[in-house]
Amino acid sequence: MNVIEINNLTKTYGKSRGITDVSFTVEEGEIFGFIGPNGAGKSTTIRTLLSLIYPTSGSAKIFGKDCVKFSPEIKKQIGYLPSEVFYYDNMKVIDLLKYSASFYKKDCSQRIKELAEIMDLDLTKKIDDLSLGNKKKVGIVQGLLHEPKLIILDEPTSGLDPLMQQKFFDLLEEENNKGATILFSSHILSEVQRLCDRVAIIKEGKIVTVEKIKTLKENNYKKFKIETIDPVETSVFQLPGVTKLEGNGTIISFLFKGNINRVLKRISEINIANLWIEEPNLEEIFLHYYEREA
Ligand SMILES: Nc1ncnc2c1ncn2[C@@H]1O[C@H](COP(=O)(O)OP(=O)(O)OP(=O)(O)O)[C@@H](O)[C@H]1O
Repeated sequence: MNVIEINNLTKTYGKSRGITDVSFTVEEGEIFGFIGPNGAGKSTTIRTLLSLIYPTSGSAKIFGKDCVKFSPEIKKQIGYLPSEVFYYDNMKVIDLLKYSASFYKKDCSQRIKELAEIMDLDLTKKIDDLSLGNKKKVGIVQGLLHEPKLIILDEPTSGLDPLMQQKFFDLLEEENNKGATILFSSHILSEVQRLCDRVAIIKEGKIVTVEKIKTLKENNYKKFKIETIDPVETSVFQLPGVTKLEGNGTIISFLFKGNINRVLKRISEINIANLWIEEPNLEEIFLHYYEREA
């Protein structure tokens, strides 16, 4: 079942572009990454899904229901962590969280305690006295206290130190194991790569690709580095599919996309000392998509 279904969603802000013709689906139980640089349209897409802003054209469904028409009903099942959190500074953390919990028809007090303990958050403090990272933690607890079926996170880790990021990721994985679907927007590729099953890449308001992270890596180019016993002319590896060919005598490196046997055949004709074949990381793939589309 699709928990999120976005169909040709377009949002313009007056004359300026927000997003254009965005379509993708997120299946139940997935951790789905949404990546793109600043200004690409991630927040616009998310805010439209939550009916905080309305689409210029196109539509989206959450849990099979139109996200504008059924917004109040849908929102009860969603945990949302916005990219920037703003609070009434005078309130105590616990009072704010109790207030947030009052929107849901269930007792969330035990879960608030558990989450605060995991995230090392002092519930008795005034919001005013909290650091930026601790304010972010309040947002995390606020987003998860009602055990939502769908968790939508917009750049969630900014302000968190590495230890807290780790705890937060563990928490998300736990929620996912319990059945929650997660939409995770970020421009930090390593965290998307670590956490997500599939990813949509957005650039200048348009979806560039939607793919499994595993497939993205497998179907991409491979990085070759070859150490030879005797110096070899780099031109030996001037084959179709080879790019970024570099060499200095006994070390040759290049990128290759295509039938790998072609390269291996050429390698077998040479006396080699060592060989490394690596898959590109997500960052390299991402740049590759951007260069290709440019
Ligand atoms: N309220 C607004 N009024 C006018 N233009 C806007 C508004 N909000 C966003 N935009 C524009 O829409 C485009 C997409 O912005 P959006 O905030 O969705 O991107 P993003 O991918 O979330 O980036 P970031 O990571 O910087 O938040 C940008 O060109 C931005 O300038």
